[in-house]
Amino acid sequence: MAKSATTVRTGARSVSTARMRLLDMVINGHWHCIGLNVEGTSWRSYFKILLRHLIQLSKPSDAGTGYRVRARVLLLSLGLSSLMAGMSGAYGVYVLVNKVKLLYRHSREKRRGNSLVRTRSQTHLANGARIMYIPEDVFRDRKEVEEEETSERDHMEPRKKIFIPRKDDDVIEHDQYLFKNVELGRAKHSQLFYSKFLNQMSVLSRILIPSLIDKNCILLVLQIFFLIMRTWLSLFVAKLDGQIVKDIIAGRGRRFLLDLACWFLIALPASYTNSAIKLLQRKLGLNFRVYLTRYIHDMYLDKRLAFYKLIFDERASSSVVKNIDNSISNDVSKFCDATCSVFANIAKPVIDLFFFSVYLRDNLGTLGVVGIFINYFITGYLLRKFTPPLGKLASSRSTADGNYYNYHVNMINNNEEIAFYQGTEVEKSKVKELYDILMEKLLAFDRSKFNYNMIEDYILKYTWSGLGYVFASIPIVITTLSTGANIEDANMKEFIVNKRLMLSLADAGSRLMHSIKDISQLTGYTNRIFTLLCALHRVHSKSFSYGAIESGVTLSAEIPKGKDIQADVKREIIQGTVQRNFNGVRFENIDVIIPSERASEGIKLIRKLAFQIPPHIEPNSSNTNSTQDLNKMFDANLPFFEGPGSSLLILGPNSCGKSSIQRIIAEIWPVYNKNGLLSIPSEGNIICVPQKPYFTRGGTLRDQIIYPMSSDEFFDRGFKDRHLVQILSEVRLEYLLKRRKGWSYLDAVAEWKDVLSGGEKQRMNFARIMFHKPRFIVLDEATNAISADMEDYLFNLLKRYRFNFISISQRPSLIKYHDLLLEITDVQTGSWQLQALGTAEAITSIDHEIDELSKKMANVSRWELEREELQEKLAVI
Ligand SMILES: Nc1ncnc2c1ncn2[C@@H]1O[C@H](COP(=O)(O)OP(=O)(O)OP(=O)(O)O)[C@@H](O)[C@H]1O
Repeated sequence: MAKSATTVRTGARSVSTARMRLLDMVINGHWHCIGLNVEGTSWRSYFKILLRHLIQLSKPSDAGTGYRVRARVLLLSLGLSSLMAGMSGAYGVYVLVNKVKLLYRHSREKRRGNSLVRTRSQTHLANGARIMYIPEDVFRDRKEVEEEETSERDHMEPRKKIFIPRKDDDVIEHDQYLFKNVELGRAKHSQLFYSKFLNQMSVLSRILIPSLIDKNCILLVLQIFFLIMRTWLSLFVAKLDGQIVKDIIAGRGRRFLLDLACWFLIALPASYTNSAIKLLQRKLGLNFRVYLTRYIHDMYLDKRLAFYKLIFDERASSSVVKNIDNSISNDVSKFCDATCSVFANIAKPVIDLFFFSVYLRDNLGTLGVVGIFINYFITGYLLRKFTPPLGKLASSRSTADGNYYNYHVNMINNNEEIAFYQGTEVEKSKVKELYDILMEKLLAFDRSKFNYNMIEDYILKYTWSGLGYVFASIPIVITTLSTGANIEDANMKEFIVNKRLMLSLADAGSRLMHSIKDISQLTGYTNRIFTLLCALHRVHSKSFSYGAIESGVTLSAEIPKGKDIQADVKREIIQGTVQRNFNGVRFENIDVIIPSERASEGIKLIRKLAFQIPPHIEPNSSNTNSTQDLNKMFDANLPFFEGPGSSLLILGPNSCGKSSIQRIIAEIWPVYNKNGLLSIPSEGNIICVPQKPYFTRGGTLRDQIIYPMSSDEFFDRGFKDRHLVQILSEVRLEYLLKRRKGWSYLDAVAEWKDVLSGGEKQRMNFARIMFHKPRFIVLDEATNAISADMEDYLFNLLKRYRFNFISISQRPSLIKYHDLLLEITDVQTGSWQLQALGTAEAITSIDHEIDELSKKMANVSRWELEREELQEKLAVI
């Protein structure tokens, strides 16, 4: 018992002794490191006293250099550490609040019993902006997501909210002229120093950094701040380095330990700064990409249909426009990354050069610094001379990459057709050829860099460090020679500091030289993005001329000084008139012309076309509001629309221009001739069904039926799946739902283009019509894959619901479903004939056709005889 009590006492004594020692060490450490006596100071006042003392010490006049450096290092580390701690704390609180909010919402929904909630992908705001919701768990693979897709899981899944600002049409209209000016090189004559790259970059920078208070501008300023900080820290590190070596040489153990502690402390903000620079560069690159891609999407995907019209642009054959998918995805990302890295690669060394040379000037003298810069200029000149045309090479590599990728996409899209034709060999040789070209370009790129890399390495790595030693030793040699004394430890410190700074300076210089190569590469990407944006601006413009070239003046041509090109080029090319919101479809004197560079002088398919449906339009009934009346919608006994409904059949041989009439109605082809007048209904009142059925990729069956409506809108507007089921049974496609899980088949995702048969695809088009119920429909060969009885049923369906429809076909058998017939009679002259069916003329025309067929039938017995003779001859052989 007594023994154990003694042990406890001894233990307590040894703990208190250890505490005393530790306290002593802390107090001594403060005294030796920064000359502060903290004996008897309470914890509460400790930080105040320490801070005041450090600030006092870091002022230039109040302390010795050793104390000053340490005080500054400590202050900086303290500042940055508290900044980091504050930021991490704030982030922690933010995450916690979000988690609590999510849990609260979830439990509230559970209490209400809403276990199945349909999640929306986006919300449209009244001002045109959108909010998108993206699952944050995007990194899980698809299968995993599908497995976990229970309603509860869906509900709990964190979603990121992304705000997409409203498209600003004014900015796009304004930018159009900026792009045009730079493309035509108009600044050439007004600028003293003209650089195509800088001009292109200055226009593009308006998209990347739209204003001074934009977040990208703030990120850029932050990046510059951290870059300066990094350089400043490097200076500290260089000085500490020298100090430590001096301590070692002089054998001062305690000072050495103190300086080493400072070294570890400074490492904290230094590593934070380096990571922050990298993060900011990456973030800035991604933000640039977001801005640029949104800008492109705003023009590429809007009501002016630039994505279609691009095929008519004067630069349609350029690799940038031809592989626009590759340009929008790959080139944009490469351009943004290259821009950010070039900026960092230039800004970093420039800041380093500035700071280090100011410091070195004190140590090496002006002559030394001038020597270093002369060395830089000579190196820069040499490297520039040996730089291969990397911009051009990068651009051609990108083209080859796009071609190879696109060919694969094309093969995937047409795999069934290729399989039927057994076209594997041809496809393989084509893919191989494109792959070889790509490899050749990649090799050419690397080969061209070989010589350059060799010269660069020799100069930057070896010559520069050699010269560094020479310059770093100059002050020591001069001092030793002038004083005759050699103070080893002081010289060593000076040499180490100078050497470190010289090496950092050399590193900065070499990075600056490396960036010559990066700039050259960036020019290639900038040129590609600029070409893409110019093409988009041209096509998106209201006055897009469909690639027309006016009397020998091309856009790329050199413009003579002082000449007003606007006056030269600007003569109205598309002179026809379009009247919208018309209660019908009407062509008046329209020449159907294939858009080309010859504009109205191009190939005329049909001349002075004129027709109208319905044949009689009330003069004051132009304002049509046909959109859906939900009460009538699914009552099979009620027609959708008032009035009888009218129909027109456009008949004619292949390639006479029937589909082109539809293109003019859809306004994707222009009306060139001045007296041509096109009158069409408002947007929601007409649907054009193309010859080739279209199905969205990766969509549900519901998405296919309601196209071009989105499923978000479908549910927002209160439509129900039972409406779709009713529509499917109207077009005799209800059996699809019986294949799997009944109605939930509407949620099934598949490649519908491959899953549905030809006839099913065409019936799906009719389902779309029944869903959208437009007042007017244009059908291009919409029933040529459907059996005769089903065709009869579908046309009668259209008639029962009193749609007005225009059908384009080559089969006279459709005449019976139409009231009017427009026949393209002569392909050569583009002449046509319009007649009301059921009239004497129409009957005569049908009689003519019957006569023709009867004449052919008369020959049948003769052809049969000939066939028998041939078979007999074959049997003998
Ligand atoms: N984008 C285009 N560029 C050049 N020529 C085109 C373009 N689109 C169509 N054409 C040409 O216009 C002509 C008429 O084409 P259109 O598609 O109108 O014919 P169609 O009468 O509908 O023929 P079919 O009955 O075979 O469908 C064709 O000779 C076609 O090659």
